[in-house]
Amino acid sequence: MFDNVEATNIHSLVPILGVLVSLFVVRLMVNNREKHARCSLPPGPRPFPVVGNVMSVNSKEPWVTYTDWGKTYGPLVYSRLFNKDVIVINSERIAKDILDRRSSVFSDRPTLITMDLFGWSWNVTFMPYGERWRQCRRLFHQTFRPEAALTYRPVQMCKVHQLLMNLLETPHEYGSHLQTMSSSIIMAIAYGYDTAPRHDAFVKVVEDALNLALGVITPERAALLGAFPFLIRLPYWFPGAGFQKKAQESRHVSKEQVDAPFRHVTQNLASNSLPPCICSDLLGRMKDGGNIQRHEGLVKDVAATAFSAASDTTSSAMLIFTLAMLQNPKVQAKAQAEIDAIVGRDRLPEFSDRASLPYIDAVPLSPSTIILTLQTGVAHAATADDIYEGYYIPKGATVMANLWAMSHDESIYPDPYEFKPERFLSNGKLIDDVVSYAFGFGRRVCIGRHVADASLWAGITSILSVFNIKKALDDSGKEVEFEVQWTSGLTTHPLLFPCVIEPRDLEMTAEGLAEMIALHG
Ligand code: HEM
Repeated sequence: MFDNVEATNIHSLVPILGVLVSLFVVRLMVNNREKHARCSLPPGPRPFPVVGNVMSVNSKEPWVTYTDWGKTYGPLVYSRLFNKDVIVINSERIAKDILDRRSSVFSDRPTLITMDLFGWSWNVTFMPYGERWRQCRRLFHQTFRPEAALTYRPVQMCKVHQLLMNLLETPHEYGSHLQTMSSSIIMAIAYGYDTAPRHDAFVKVVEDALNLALGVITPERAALLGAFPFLIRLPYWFPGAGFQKKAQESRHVSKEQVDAPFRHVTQNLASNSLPPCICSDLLGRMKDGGNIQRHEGLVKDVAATAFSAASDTTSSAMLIFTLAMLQNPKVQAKAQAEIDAIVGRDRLPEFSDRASLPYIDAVPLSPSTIILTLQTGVAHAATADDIYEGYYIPKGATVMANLWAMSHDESIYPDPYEFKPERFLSNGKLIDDVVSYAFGFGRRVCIGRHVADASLWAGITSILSVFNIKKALDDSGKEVEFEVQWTSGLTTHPLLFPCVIEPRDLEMTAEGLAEMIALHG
């Protein structure tokens, strides 16, 4: 009976509640409209009908266009790519204000039609800000937080030592060796899988997947298909629809990228032969009574995301480092002198040397590009309308932090194009500015930054302790000059360039290096 009374009362309240809610919503809308009528969008280039500003964006190096816009319109720029509002942030201060301090509004990712099309929806990096992302991020945190990252150091050093051996034996294959180093570190950490020293089959699957997708999963590249989605229904033979074939191939390889290493995990778990790794750790944390399939699905996505996020960024940064050393022999010599003074020439560097090697720590920060392999970061998106310093940022807008502009800001880094590690040192110590923005902002900040930082440190210090990186010479003994070509897409790195990587001790043999490595135990 009481149930009936309550039900009756509640029903009689429905119309009143309905009116109140409607009034509230209308008031909110009026408020918003009034607020926005007083605020304008940030300044920016005048958009053309339909296409917006897409024609003025340098599709290979969008960050250059965004930096130029910053010089004309200021650090916060509004633009439109077809039907998509795009806000570009060219200043670190504003990026921190918006993406760090207002992270409850700016933690989403833009929906990129190429993500589904190329079979990448499993990737946590590009997931919408929702429940599945939160669950994955929690799993990431358990395995990539600073204390957990310390436990991977032996694996990292071991793979770096393999890199030294590879460089000694076939230095001209340096690009492939740097890729192997970065892939094998994350393969071991994520899947407990020990890659072959060269040309590993699993690594190839994942690299193929990355090569097919990285160029197209950016807001600029996805804009056209997003505005005219019927294009994705065109058959691949239709003029201009050649991307369909690439997309089909990518969907296939991307599935294999997620499934193949995980098969290795389940098979080896079953035979108790899997070394400790993220997958074994996270699968072991499965709570009694939980949904096993669901939990496995999350772990699989997390591990595959870790690989895709770690492999290309780390190897790109190592390639940029190699180029920077070739172009800046004085910096190279100074860094080597620091290593010689602290580590000496009879052993290889260890993580415990790090605190005594501040110049080395400043090297990856110096050209402000070594760790900036993602020049425009990974785009965020706004989940609500917002106003920043009087400017209106519409709900759904893509928000891009132009890391390249931040790192070349002359008011912070005078002569930004000069390679000067010293600018990050004061009285022989590293200053506070460690270019943390290279790893992004807010709730979406790079979860692997502690692991990335350690891999780069170990790779850079070890290479410098054993090798000289020099310009190649032609037959007449003259240095080979070359123009650096860069890849474009989500991550960037130089295409392979002529260079000589030779041991500092010209007498060094593989046996000698193996002995030094063995000293590490
Ligand atoms: C040189 C190396 C690296 C650089 C420069 C880098 C940089 C970045 C940047 C700029 C972002 C976007 C942050 C944002 O949205 O504001 C990001 C996201 C991410 N990074 Fe890294 N990263 C590196 C290495 C790694 C490694 C080794 C891992 C290993 C797990 C990793 C995992 C991730 C993940 C999972 C995300 C997505 C986070 C999310 O959306 O919640 N990264 N990284």
